[in-house]
Amino acid sequence: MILDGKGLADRRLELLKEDIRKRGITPTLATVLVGDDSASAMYVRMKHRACDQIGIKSVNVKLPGDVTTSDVLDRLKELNEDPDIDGILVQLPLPSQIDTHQVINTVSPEKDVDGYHPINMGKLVGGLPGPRSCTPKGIMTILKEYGIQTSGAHAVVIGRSVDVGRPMALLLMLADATVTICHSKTRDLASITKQADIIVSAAGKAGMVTADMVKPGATVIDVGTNHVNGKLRGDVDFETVSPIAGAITPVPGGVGPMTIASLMENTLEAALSRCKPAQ
Ligand SMILES: Nc1nc2c(c(=O)[nH]1)N[C@@H](CN(C=O)c1ccc(C(=O)N[C@@H](CCC(=O)O)C(=O)O)cc1)CN2
Repeated sequence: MILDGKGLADRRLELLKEDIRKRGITPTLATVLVGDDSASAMYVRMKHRACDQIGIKSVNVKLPGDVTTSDVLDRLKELNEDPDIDGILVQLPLPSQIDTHQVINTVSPEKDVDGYHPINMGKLVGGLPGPRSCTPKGIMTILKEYGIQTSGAHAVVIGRSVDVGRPMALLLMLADATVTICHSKTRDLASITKQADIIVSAAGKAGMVTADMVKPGATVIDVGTNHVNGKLRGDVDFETVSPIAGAITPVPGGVGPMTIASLMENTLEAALSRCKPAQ
């Protein structure tokens, strides 16, 4: 079974559009793009397009590639204080001279639609409500919508990044999966992935998950967006893995569109919680 993330994302965007229309509100998202990395610029454009499609207002703050950390922090403080902004997203990765931790820590937790702020990560660890990182959230939606059982399943996450691998493992654990996290120092990766009912690959290496690493019938989720010779390739060797997997996400058209749909959901949620009167 092909897990059609694009189709699911389109349906969820339509539902969000209707929800926003009925509520009569206009949530506002600010994106911050530093430098001129072409992939980052494309992702930001895709986010603005999704906003336009469903009735979210978006503003793009574009900063030159040679700005300092303190320039970025100053701009973020202005956005934090701007009452018209509901959500703030800083497109990653940032140029190497910028302290990404300081940047993430400076976005107001209430406006953090990426769920990266330590307070929001802490809520995830504690199983408390809060914004969840968009890619892991989108993957959980795919699993739920396609009826893929997580409870009691052995899920193997390849990759331990703060934005994908770690929150992914926590979300799967909160959904009652038994989770193993593998990474670049893991020995005999294939012997571990072969035991998995669900594999989530966020390793960033084109074609590294091959058929011999997958148990027949397993669900394979490919987070990879590797650009190889001008072509987009996932972490999973789709040709050989898809005949043995029970379910698999394609690249493109799998996890990527669900990342953007989840961002739209988080932006609406941020706007709604800012509308609530203080308790
Ligand atoms: N602040 C953030 N930065 C980054 C995030 C994030 O969630 N927050 N995630 C990634 C990139 N990303 C969103 O920013 C992203 C990647 C891919 C897609 C997507 O829909 N891809 C398409 C293919 C597009 C193409 O032709 O290349 C697909 O997979 O079908 C959306 C969002 C890193 N940075």
